[in-house]
Parts: sequence; structure tokens; C-alpha cells
Amino acid sequence: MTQRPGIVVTGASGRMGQMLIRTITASDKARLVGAVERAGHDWIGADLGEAMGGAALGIKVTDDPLEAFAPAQAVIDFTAPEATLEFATLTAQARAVHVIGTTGMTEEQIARLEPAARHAVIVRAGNMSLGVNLLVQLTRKVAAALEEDFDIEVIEAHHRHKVDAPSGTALMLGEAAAEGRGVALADVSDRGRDGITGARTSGAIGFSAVRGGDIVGEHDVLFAGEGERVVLRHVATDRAIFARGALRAALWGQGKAPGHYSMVDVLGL
Ligand SMILES: NC(=O)C1=CN([C@@H]2O[C@H](COP(=O)(O)OP(=O)(O)OC[C@H]3O[C@@H](n4cnc5c(N)ncnc54)[C@H](O)[C@@H]3O)[C@@H](O)[C@H]2O)C=CC1
Ligand SMILES: O=C(O)C1=N[C@H](C(=O)O)C[C@H](O)C1
Repeated sequence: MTQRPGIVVTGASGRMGQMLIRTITASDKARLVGAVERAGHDWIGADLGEAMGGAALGIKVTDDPLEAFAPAQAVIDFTAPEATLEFATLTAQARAVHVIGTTGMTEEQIARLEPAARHAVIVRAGNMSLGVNLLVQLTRKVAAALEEDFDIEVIEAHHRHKVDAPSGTALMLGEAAAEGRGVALADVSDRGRDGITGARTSGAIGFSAVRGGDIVGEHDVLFAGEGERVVLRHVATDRAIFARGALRAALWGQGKAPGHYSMVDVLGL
């Protein structure tokens, strides 16, 4: 029997890091082989399980990704843009699959992933859940079916700790709506209205972000016409949906040709 792939989680103490660790340790398809946190974090050197308030796991949290990635077949990374860029280089050197959930990356930062994707598999998505990736497909179809007199607005809500806006998911939905309409999102995107904005620009795709409390993640794509509205909605109530998707991506990527893939590839949508 082939050995279960060994997985390292970066950002181990984070909201997603801890959810990923629980998901991987509960899985019979993968092994957790390492946990990385940023230098100076008070978990460095501690046993991961004990740091999470449970039984020892026999894995020490480290701030040395090079050493941690050496035995790994996959790295699951939900951290921050510059950290993810560093991890991409090191994951490619280890020839491991890099699953990237980090959002808030600029176009320039995304382009900097390409050298790594020439040597290893990268699976990157602003949302790893099955439901959102289905919603992306539906958004493209509805946008293609409706005329431009239906105004498109993407409305998202997240917890008070989220640092980027619009969310990665909102941008995926906006991209899908723009593709459905046959336009480039950069040409029609309308963000952050404030003050005397003037009337809505015809053909714009608008974005609004709500931040508060412990909201896991909610996304509406509103198609507002004269006399009717269509609303496509996804509501996440448990971060486990993202962790399950990320683990699925790490397993899917084993043995695949190097390249930059998305959850649409993983899910076969
Ligand atoms: N694609 C998806 O399905 C999802 C993506 N996300 C994204 O994942 C990212 C993390 O989200 P949360 O877990 O809520 O944030 P968080 O702030 O709870 O966790 C981030 C963790 O990364 C660590 N970190 C930062 N720099 C690091 C470095 N250089 N080395 C090692 N660790 C480092 C931080 O110390 C922290 O523990 C965000 O960009 C968020 O938008 C979140 C949920 C789902
Ligand atoms: O930061 C979060 O929490 C989430 N981030 C992702 C995003 O930016 O869309 C996915 C999910 O909505 C939760």
C-alpha cells in the first residue's frame, strides 16, 4: 500500500491553520508532518497538539519552512500574501503540492507564483468550498443569460478580523460575472462608493464589503433589473468546508504535472 501523503500546515495557529490541523489529523487519507508559524510567535518550539490545548501530537511548531517542507508531499497555506510567495519557492524546491488559500494577493504577487508553478503543482483559490465553486459557475451562466440592463453587485460579509476587501471569493464571483458578460473585470469593477458618486455606471460590476463579529463568510451576487431581481447566495457557517476542500486539493495534486490549478480543476466543474 502506498503511504498517505505527508502534509505541512503553515499559519498553524490561525483560524484556518487550526481547522486544517483538525481536518488532517482526523483523515485516513493524509498524515500531518509539520506545522509552521511566523518567527517570534509564542507557539514556536511547542508541541502542536499541546499548543492547541489538547494532547501532544509529536510535531514541534517551527519558524523554519525549509526544514519543515523537506519531508512533505503537500503544503497547505492559509497565511498572508508575502509569506505565501516565500512558501511557493520553498514548496517548489521540495517538489511538493502547494495549496494556497491566502487571499488579498495583488495581480503582481500572483504573477510571482509562476516560476514555482513551472516546477511544482500549485492549487490556488479564494474559496476552497464546493458550494462557492458551484456558485462561480452559476454566476457565469446567469451573467451570460441576462442583458446588461441587469446591474450586477457582489455583496460579501466576513468577521471583524478579516484584513482584505473585497474578499477573494467576491473577486472570483466578479471575475465569473465579467467572463459571462464577455468583459474584463478590471474595466468594469466599481469598488468603495462614498459621497456624491453620480448615478450607477451602466455595465459596472459593484462590490460591497461588510465586516463584523464572527461571520464566517457570506456572498450574494445580485442581478438587479427593472421589476425583478435574481440573487445567488452562499453562506458558510463552518470553516471546515474550506479545510476539507484544501485537503482534497492536496490529495488531487499528487502526481499531477506542474502548473497553476484552481478548485474548478480539483472538483472537475
Ligand atoms: N481560500 C479559502 O477557502 C479561504 C481563505 N482564507 C484566507 O486565508 C488567510 C488566513 O485566514 P485566517 O486563518 O482567518 O487568518 P489568521 O490571521 O487567523 O491566520 C493567519 C496565520 O498565518 C500566520 N502567518 C502570517 N505570516 C506568516 C509567516 N511568514 N510564516 C508563518 N505563518 C505566518 C499568522 O501568524 C496567523 O497564525 C486569509 O488570507 C483568508 O482570507 C480563509 C478562509 C477560507
Ligand atoms: O478571511 C476569511 O475568513 C475568508 N476568506 C476567503 C475570502 O477572502 O473569500 C474565503 C472565505 O470567505 C473566508
